[in-house]
Amino acid sequence: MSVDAFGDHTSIVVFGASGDLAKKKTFPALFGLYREGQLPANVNIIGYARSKLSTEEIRERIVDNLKLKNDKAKAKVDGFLKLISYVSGPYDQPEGFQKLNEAMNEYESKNQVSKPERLFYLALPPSVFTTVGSNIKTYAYPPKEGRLRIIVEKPFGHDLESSRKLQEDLAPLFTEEELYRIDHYLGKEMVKNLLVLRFGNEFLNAAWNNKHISSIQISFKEAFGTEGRGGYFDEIGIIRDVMQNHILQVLTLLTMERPTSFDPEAIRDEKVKVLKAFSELSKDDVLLGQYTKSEDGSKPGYLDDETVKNDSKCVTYAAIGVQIHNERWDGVPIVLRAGKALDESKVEIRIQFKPVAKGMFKEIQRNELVIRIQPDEAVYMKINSKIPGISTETSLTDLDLTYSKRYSEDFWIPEAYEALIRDCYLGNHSNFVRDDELDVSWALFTPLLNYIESDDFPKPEGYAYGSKGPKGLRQFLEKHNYAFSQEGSYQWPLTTPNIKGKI
Ligand SMILES: NC(=O)C1=CN([C@@H]2O[C@H](COP(=O)(O)OP(=O)(O)OC[C@H]3O[C@@H](n4cnc5c(N)ncnc54)[C@H](OP(=O)(O)O)[C@@H]3O)[C@@H](O)[C@H]2O)C=CC1
Ligand SMILES: O=C1O[C@H](COP(=O)(O)O)[C@@H](O)[C@H](O)[C@H]1O
Repeated sequence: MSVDAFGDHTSIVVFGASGDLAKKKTFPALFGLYREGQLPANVNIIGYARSKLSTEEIRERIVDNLKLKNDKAKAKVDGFLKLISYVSGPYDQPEGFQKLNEAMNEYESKNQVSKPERLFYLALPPSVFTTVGSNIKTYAYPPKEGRLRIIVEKPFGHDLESSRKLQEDLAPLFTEEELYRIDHYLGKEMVKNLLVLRFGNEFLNAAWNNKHISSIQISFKEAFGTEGRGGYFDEIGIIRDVMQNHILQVLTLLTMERPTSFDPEAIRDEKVKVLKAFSELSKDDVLLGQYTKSEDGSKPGYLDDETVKNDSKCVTYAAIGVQIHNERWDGVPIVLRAGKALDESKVEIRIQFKPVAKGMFKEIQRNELVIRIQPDEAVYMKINSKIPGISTETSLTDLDLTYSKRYSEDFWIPEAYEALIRDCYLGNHSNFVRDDELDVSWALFTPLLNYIESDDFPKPEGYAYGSKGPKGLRQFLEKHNYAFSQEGSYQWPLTTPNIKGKI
């Protein structure tokens, strides 16, 4: 794999250090890496924001958000905090960047660093990405013999046009090699496992096509609504929030051809190729919804959020039909679905296989491979097996790899942000979004988004907070070839002799 790790004396600068993402994800991820010995012990971490905070104050904020679950974690806190300092300054003026540069220079000369390596994390609203990028380039870029990497948070644009504009603005500042566009789903353990599951198992590899697979679903469910973030969400909607990025990334990894190696460019080349084979998303192949009060009235509807417009048509639930027109996938219906305020929080992939020939069987159900991304990572395959004992009939059961049952707690499974910051530090681009990938993904979603945001778009169907989603969901899935298992024919987790009323 063509990776090129930063060395022992790297400076990591977190822009937007006073903000929500930095507090909840970036600093805790840096701590997790430090705790596990994955950051060099003497790395230099600097928080940067406009807020006037002392180093002590930023350290206090950080420590309040660290999960100190065990003695190992508690023992590491002080050492971690000592690595952190803070620089306060504006985003659009040189002075703060000059101060920042001096702080890095001082660290580098104290440690006799001959090739300064600097990693910048932009935990900032996109409106200031370019300004900050430009000031980094002018005032805090490492000297000629050094190197820079810069992590940019989503959203990378609002549609195709704005995404291209952002690309155009950043391109003169940083090379594609230097830019790391983060999509944190690519750092999730099970998402990283997809290539191994697919290409490392011949039985799956052989059946991974339209001859054997009858439908694919990727579903993202959250059991909570916008809860005060409505002001932000109202401009975005569920499609931009999680589909154009997280869910599409998962689908791409699931459907791309075999890369020649784990080399980041080999993987990203294949992702782009399959994305180009997607057909235009049709406005007639969608199910869109907006949540209303829960049935018992205890949970608010989307429009009850004071930060959203009274007549907002913002989509909080979407199921979208996707088709891929290549030799492997032509004719396989794919459904991407995502929603807020549903009955549970879960993200999973369901691959349903075609029915086997009946002949010798009176009743036989379909195989289904389920890959649960979260919570509690699992891969299980629904298979038909003889009901144990004197019965000669079949029932649907599972081959089950649930991580919590199979792997001891001693495994450190990094959080997504931990995995991705580590990748960036190591110079591994595989799990970051490339410019052409971004462009194709926006080209795919922009026409549908334009329709949804036009005056012609009817109000999305209501669904109650805490429900499974809009009423038409079952029918929508059936229309896309998904066969629900016969009622009572499948029991989880323990199958009892009365399955299907038989013994
Ligand atoms: N929060 C989350 O869970 C997630 C966030 N993201 C993305 O990460 C980035 C940061 O998100 P988040 O931390 O929530 O954002 P915040 O709104 O908390 O902003 C981060 C910091 O940026 C500064 N800031 C805020 N608004 C502006 C502004 N209009 N102009 C200049 N500076 C501003 C503030 O620092 P100060 O005033 O001190 O300079 C603030 O503390 C965004 O791109 C977001 O989309 C992505 C996934 C999840
Ligand atoms: O990017 C986002 O993702 C989160 C879901 O991330 P997860 O790791 O908790 O599954 C989502 O809640 C948020 O709205 C969105 O902006």
